[in-house]
Amino acid sequence: MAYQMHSFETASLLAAALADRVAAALSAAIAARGDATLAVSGGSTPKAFFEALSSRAIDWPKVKVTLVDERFVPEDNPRSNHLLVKTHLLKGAAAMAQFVPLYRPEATIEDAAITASGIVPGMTGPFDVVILGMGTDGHTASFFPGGDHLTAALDLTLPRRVMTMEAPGAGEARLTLSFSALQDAGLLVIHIEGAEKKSVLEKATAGTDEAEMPIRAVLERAATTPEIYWAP
Ligand SMILES: O=C(O)[C@H](O)[C@@H](O)[C@H](O)[C@H](O)COP(=O)(O)O
Repeated sequence: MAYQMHSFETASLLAAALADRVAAALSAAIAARGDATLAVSGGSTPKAFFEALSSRAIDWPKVKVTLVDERFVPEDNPRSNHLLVKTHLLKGAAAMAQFVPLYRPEATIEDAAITASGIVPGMTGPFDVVILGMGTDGHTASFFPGGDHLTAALDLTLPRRVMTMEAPGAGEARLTLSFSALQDAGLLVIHIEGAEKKSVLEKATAGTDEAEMPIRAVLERAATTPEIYWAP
């Protein structure tokens, strides 16, 4: 398992350092290409990081932001990751970023996945920055143990795409970017906090079964060496 570990004394120190790191990566992409792409995860962990990043001096109108995954609910639903990002990241200067949601009110979630695959950034080439979280079951993105499309999601012979996922631990049906769309990001971060998740990470690094702990695919097979940002 190859990864780079960054440990911080507090969550707020981590948030500031990760915001600086991501801001530098996005600004470098803008300087090189004229634009930048960022995919972020939802859940509860990233809030302080989002708040810190929202205040960084980046040429935000040139940044395309999307989600690593989304619960299949409208953006006014409290479970929506779009709502989370709109509340904590897309404000202040960052409100000028170009946000592309995964959820759309199509007839079926499969239709929504097809539509999203045609318009979200990162479908024709690597993201500049991907921020992943991890659940205590070892899932990341919506790559959940027992997921109905988990094998395909982790299959690097399949194209970059948005796909559907249903799993016992996922709650709502999910839309998720495929591993092929995430694993070659310029900067690939796993952001986790707390003692429990550190021990989950240690369990993940002690084994190889990706179906049991899908985070192992990122730790073992990503083209980009993942950088783990952890605070107690
Ligand atoms: O939609 C989601 O829930 C996320 O994208 C998911 O993959 C998240 O990163 C982990 O579940 C960790 O969530 P917490 O930060 O809430 O522990």
